[in-house]
Order: sequence, then structure tokens, then C-alpha cells
Amino acid sequence: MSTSPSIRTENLSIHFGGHAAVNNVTCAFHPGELTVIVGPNGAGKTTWFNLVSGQLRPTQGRILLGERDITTLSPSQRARAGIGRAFQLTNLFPKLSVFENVRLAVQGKARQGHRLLARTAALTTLTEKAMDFLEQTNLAAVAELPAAALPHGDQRKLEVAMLLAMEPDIFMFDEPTAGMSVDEAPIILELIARIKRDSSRTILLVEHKMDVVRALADRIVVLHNGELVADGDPTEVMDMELVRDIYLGTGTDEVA
Ligand SMILES: Nc1ncnc2c1ncn2[C@@H]1O[C@H](COP(=O)(O)OP(=O)(O)OP(=O)(O)O)[C@@H](O)[C@H]1O
Repeated sequence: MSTSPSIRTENLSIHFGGHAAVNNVTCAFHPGELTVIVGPNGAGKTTWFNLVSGQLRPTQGRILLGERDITTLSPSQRARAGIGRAFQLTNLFPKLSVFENVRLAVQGKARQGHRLLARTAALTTLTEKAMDFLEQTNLAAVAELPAAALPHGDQRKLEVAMLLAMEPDIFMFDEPTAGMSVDEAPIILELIARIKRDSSRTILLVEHKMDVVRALADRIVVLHNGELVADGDPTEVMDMELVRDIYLGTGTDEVA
């Protein structure tokens, strides 16, 4: 890939007691690329995600956003720097309406951009933008309901709407369709596919479902026992003997 990496981890490790949950992981990701991180249960996928988005601090190694070392930044500083992670519902304000949740996310982004719009014009723009994200995620009909009143699948969609509103450079999704019905999952997958069409974004996705991996991955990174054991073209990686060995016995439908 000719562009310089948008985000990379260098020799990244974290130890819990004597156990290396992530062990010396070096990898770089580029704009316009969707990478799926796979690996069996306990491989270190979520821990690596937590290191990148700032919930955990590494025992060793660095994380670079472009050329900026963000290893010691807090999660909110990283979010402002352009790392957006869907957080399995912990980002939602349950008592606020669906619309208000998204408008807050839009507002946060606008404030960051130091917009010089007149106050009323700015408010109209924010409202229109928020409604647009709700329409994209099929949530316009429930815009006035409190977030807490939504079924689980709609709450996951709301989270994606808020993530879209934040317009990050790096999108991080941890099993975005988990707990969703077969009707709901395609909406999220289509949204992710749409983000992918924007060549300035980098998408990192932890996913177990093979159909999702096949549909979206430009590249697969395999973690096993905290180590990066394979990285490359999806078909080639899934064909590697080592990867097949890791997944032996896990069935054909799920990669982890
Ligand atoms: N806070 C913690 N304290 C101690 N051990 C931890 C902690 N967080 C994760 N681990 C351990 O680190 C290893 C990696 O866990 P992690 O949740 O990152 O795996 P994963 O690949 O995301 O698995 P899954 O697919 O089941 O979500 C596991 O052995 C786990 O028990």
C-alpha cells in the first residue's frame, strides 16, 4: 500500500500478572482499508482494541496515530484525535432521546471543528445532520423515544449513528452485529460498507462471523495467544495451515 499508515502499533504488549494478553504486536493500517481482527476466544483481540482506544495502557510498545505518539493519551483525548470506537452501548445517554443522543455527538464534532456559523444556522445544521444520521441508520421513526426504551438491536444502531456523527478517521467496531436479529444485522453491515467506500477512513473490526469477514475484509490479522500470527489477504490468510490449525474444530461458520 502506497499511503502512509493512519494508525499503527509497535511492539505492543500488555501483561496481566505473568500472562501476556497482547504480546509484541506490530502492525500498521492505512486509509481506505478495512481490516478484520480474528482469533479464538482469549486471543487478545479485545485487549488489543482496548490498548488502541486507550482503555488500557501497554506494558511495552507504542501506538502512533499518523506520526503522533498517542500511547499515553486518555480515551477521550484519543477520541478527539480521531479514533472512534463503538462501545457496546456504554456511550449512550439512556434518558435522552435517540435524536438528542445523536445531536450531542454531532455537536461535539462541530465544536471540535471551531465552526464559525451563526448560532441559528449552526443549530439548524446540527439538527439536519443528526436527522440525516438517524435516517441512515433507520432510526428516524424512533427519534423521540428515550434511548433506554429501544430494543437492543436499535441501541446498537444508535451507537453506530453516534459514531458516524463523530466522523472519526479510525473506526473501531467490536462485533458490531452481536445480539442483532438477522433483519437488523445487514443495516449495520451496509453502513460499515458505506464508511469503507470513503477512502480517507481506516476501519478495524473484531468479528467472529465468517460471512461478515468475507463480505467486508480487505485484510485479515490473526491473533493467537496474544501474538500476531498472520496478516494479509483474506483468502490467503484463511488458507494458511497455521490458521487452519488454530481454527480446527471451530466449525466452518465462525472464525473464532
Ligand atoms: N483485565 C484483565 N485482567 C486479567 N486478564 C485479562 C484481563 N483482560 C483480558 N485478560 C486475559 O487476556 C486474554 C485475552 O483476552 P481478550 O478478551 O482480549 O480476548 P479476545 O480475543 O477478545 O477473546 P473473545 O473472542 O472471547 O472476546 C485472556 O486470557 C483474558 O482472560
